[in-house]
Amino acid sequence: MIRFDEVSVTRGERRVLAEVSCVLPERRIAILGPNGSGKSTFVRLINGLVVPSAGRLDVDGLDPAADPKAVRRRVGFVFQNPDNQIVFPIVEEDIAFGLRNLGRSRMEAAEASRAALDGFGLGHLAAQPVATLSGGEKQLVALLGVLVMQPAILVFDEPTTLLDLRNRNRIAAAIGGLDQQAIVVTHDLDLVAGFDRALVLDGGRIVADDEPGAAIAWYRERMA
Ligand SMILES: Nc1ncnc2c1ncn2[C@@H]1O[C@H](COP(=O)(O)OP(=O)(O)OP(=O)(O)O)[C@@H](O)[C@H]1O
Repeated sequence: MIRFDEVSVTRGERRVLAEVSCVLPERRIAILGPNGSGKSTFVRLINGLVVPSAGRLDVDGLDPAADPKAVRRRVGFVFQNPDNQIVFPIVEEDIAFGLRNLGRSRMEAAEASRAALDGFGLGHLAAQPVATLSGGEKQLVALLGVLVMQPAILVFDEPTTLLDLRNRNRIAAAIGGLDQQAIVVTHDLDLVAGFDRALVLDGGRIVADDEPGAAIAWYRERMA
């Protein structure tokens, strides 16, 4: 379970997040809000990429600020920009990399990597150099690299921004079918319609917290 306890993040004079408190037990949670409202900062706190200036977080009993390594084994983070995530030059090697790090044999990691690609109908990309992928293909490869590791919690920062409709629908189905908890930052309001809960951030504060239908209606009206 994820708990924020009066968490603030300050950058220079600016309060990027202001005394945010919440408990997040639901399986599918959307983080919505206008550009610059603090959504990425909020989710980066969950795996220790951002450290609170004040307040405290608890992620399954761990403090991400104190123990980021342990937290990152539990929390898989899919970045907005896949270039931040892909490290190996060939697609299947990149997807296998995380599993090798977890101690899987080369063969196991290669098999799981192939299976993940095949599962998304992307087997034909296995041997392709990452540098030659389209933006959307890269986003999918980055996503698969995290999914194969089966972390306990998954955080997605705008997972569908580069994707065409077919791949966006694949990602939506993949998120919907996950056994794990998923926290999803997005501007794609349709993506989160079936979620359990949606938080709306504005100016570094949670300004709405409801089931997605109500939160989205509130957000649409507020942003009109
Ligand atoms: N290191 C920093 N120094 C100064 N300002 C920062 C820093 N990091 C973030 N900010 C500011 O904090 C605010 C929140 O940023 P954040 O990336 O969390 O927003 P966001 O809601 O994810 O936005 P978007 O929808 O545009 O991705 C932004 O106005 C950003 O400029």
